[in-house]
Amino acid sequence: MKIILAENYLEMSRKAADILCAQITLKPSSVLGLATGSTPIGAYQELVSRYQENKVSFSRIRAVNLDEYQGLSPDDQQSYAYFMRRHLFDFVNILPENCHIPNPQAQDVKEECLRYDRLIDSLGGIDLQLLGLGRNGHIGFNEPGETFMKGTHCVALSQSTIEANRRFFSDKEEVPRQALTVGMAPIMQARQVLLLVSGKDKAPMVKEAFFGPVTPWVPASILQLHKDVILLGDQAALSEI
Ligand SMILES: N[C@@H]1[C@@H](O)[C@H](O)[C@@H](COP(=O)(O)O)O[C@@H]1O
Repeated sequence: MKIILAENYLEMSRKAADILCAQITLKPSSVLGLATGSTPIGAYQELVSRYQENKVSFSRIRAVNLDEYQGLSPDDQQSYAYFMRRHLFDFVNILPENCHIPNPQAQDVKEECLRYDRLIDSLGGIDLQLLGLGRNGHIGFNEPGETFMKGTHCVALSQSTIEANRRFFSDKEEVPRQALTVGMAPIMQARQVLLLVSGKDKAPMVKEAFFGPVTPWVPASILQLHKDVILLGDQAALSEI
């Protein structure tokens, strides 16, 4: 694992954009695994600026998002589909048909999960997977549990995740209780993983996930077994390691 220390959120976001842009330059048709949450927003802003300055093009990029809340339509302002449009896709030249996200409105959820796994396979897997870190150690929406889940699945969100994500909703009751998420297989098979962490409240989990035992009770700990992981964080988030 490579650890990159950034002074603050802005520097972390710039360094993340550097890594993403280097990947796109190396392979303009890269498959990027993309994440939501507040942590990557700065990196997406940087990517938009660099696109506007003609420093990077997304014309051949394929984007595969990690997860989506169950039951929300893509036009719902709380959906991750909407988040990706608002923070990145609407402002760069990525083709809409190259932006993928699990469909939480599919009639047959099992079939949708299989479709998403087949889709990632058909794209040749993920070149660079961007990740955030949940306060309980989740990645995507792979919540703590007895086993690591391999494929895309429907997950019941834990109480701590519902609490953590309620800040994005006007009422706690509005936070969806379920989500569709990719499993660990495409993340572990990604050629490179870039995990971003910012803020003091992530510091204990960074320590547990990367320096504690590998256990499904701390889903991100599986990344200790990945051959090419970059942990990029600001000083506060990396303060306990
Ligand atoms: N499903 C997302 C995760 O992909 C994200 O990493 C996590 C952390 O979010 P934040 O970056 O806002 O702390 O939140 C959500 O639950």
